[in-house]
Amino acid sequence: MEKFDTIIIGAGPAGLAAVYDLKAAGQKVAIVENNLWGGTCPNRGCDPKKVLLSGVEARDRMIQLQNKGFDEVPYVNWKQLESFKEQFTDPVSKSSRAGIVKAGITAIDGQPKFISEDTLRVDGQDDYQADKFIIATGQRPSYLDIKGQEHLLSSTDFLSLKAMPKDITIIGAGYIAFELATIANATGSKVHIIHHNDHPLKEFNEDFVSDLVDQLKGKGIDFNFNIDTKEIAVTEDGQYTIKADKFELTTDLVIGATGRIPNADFLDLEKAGVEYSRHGIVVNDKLQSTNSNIYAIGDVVATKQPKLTPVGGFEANYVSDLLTGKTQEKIEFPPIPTVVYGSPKLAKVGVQNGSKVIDQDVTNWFTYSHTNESKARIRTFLNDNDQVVGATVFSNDADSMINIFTLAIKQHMSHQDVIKQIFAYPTAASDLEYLI
Ligand SMILES: Cc1cc2nc3c(=O)[nH]c(=O)nc-3n(C[C@H](O)[C@H](O)[C@H](O)COP(=O)(O)OP(=O)(O)OC[C@H]3O[C@@H](n4cnc5c(N)ncnc54)[C@H](O)[C@@H]3O)c2cc1C
Ligand SMILES: NC(=O)c1ccc[n+]([C@@H]2O[C@H](COP(=O)([O-])OP(=O)(O)OC[C@H]3O[C@@H](n4cnc5c(N)ncnc54)[C@H](O)[C@@H]3O)[C@@H](O)[C@H]2O)c1
Repeated sequence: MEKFDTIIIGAGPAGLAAVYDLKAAGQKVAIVENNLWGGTCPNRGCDPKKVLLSGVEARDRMIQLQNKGFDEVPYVNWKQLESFKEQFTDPVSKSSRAGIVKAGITAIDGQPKFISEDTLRVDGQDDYQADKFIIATGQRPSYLDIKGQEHLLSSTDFLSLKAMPKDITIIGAGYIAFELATIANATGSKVHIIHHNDHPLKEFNEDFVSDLVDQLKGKGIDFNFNIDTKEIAVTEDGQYTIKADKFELTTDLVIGATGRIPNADFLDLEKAGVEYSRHGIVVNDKLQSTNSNIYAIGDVVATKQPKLTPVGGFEANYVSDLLTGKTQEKIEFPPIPTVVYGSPKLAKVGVQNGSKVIDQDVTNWFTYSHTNESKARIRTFLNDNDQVVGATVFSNDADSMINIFTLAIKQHMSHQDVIKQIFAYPTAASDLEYLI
């Protein structure tokens, strides 16, 4: 039986970051993948979504400049945009695996299961032993437990639709629902969002979410709040009727976006003494599971940090440092920015309270008015020393702006620190001195 220093399970952004780090540190490592190499983010998550969003953004810029340089504004041609997306997604798995092999890392395809605390059996036949394991198996879509559940498609299905239906419904109102709704709407589809309560995007400030909802309603997206879906039935002409108390909606396609569940099952973790809950693998502040030789990183971990690609990468670097003796400290996360990639975008970082709150409608500032954005808003939170500790940004370029705030928070910057910097003008960053 082949023996390794460390075996990583799951070749997504987190697992790949860890395996490359450990190999570079001189370890004998292997990585096991049971599906597409590269994982969720480049195959069926962040990257394809962002490629599709590029078409939406181009259209929305034209809408903003309609009769100010543009007459007609076309809908996004889904077929063309989708095939542009495939240029990015199609090569990912093969090239990701090839990179692993080229680096001298053992790449194992198949379904691994622990048969003891230090041995994995892949596809019921090949056994691999290691001193340490890192579980990085991510999450998969969860499906509502309702009658007609089998008619629900997932975000993965949406991102690969060959044709966009005329009428599409998304159940849920988290990141995925807002992002997919924005994309479908730009193709000319009628989009409905159905949500079981009236708190969409619940981690964001309510009034900013309300601004985003208003913008999307203005584009024609239909929001249905406080609707607890009970059933999805197929109609005679092949459509779907979504049923709830005193509510029915018939649509061409239904996407479920009601959260994701950790891939902690299927690994026979109990045979390795690793505990997990419905939130994921239970870890301590060194990302060590209930078996001290088995670590977990990325989306599969049951921690309060947002489940995002850069968070998985950060955890991978940390565990690699731990396993190669570069640190013994517990993990400390820097401020983590999160973005809802709509059009406009909604982003936040840091704490959402402070002794001083600066809340500004920046719609008429040159940065936003020169492209005729319909609404832009920035709220910053300062501590007792006037240092920025948090921000929420709502604008077309909120994703770039939130990274600037992330650095400013990390550097404990106050207004006095900002005015000592020179930023290119006119850019969103050059407004910073009026925001902190
Ligand atoms: C539609 C969508 C959009 C997103 N957009 C963003 C975004 O814009 N920005 C952002 O930061 N994050 C985004 N995310 C989240 C991001 O994709 C994840 O946080 C990230 O991929 C997590 O990395 P990971 O390596 O932990 O897990 P994954 O990327 O899920 O990789 C886990 C890997 O493990 C494999 N695996 C699972 N079970 C097993 C098993 N039993 N044995 C072997 N292998 C297994 C899987 O096949 C997969 O390849 C998005 C997610 C989705 C679904
Ligand atoms: N831009 C990004 O960074 C990005 C984009 C997409 C996904 N992600 C990651 O993927 C995760 C999963 O995304 P998601 O949108 O599926 O999950 P989510 O947790 O963000 O949202 C799920 C939504 O479904 C709702 N919901 C739950 N049960 C419901 C029901 N019965 N009926 C209607 N609504 C119901 C929840 O209240 C919530 O609003 C995110 O939390 C994030 O970690 C990140």
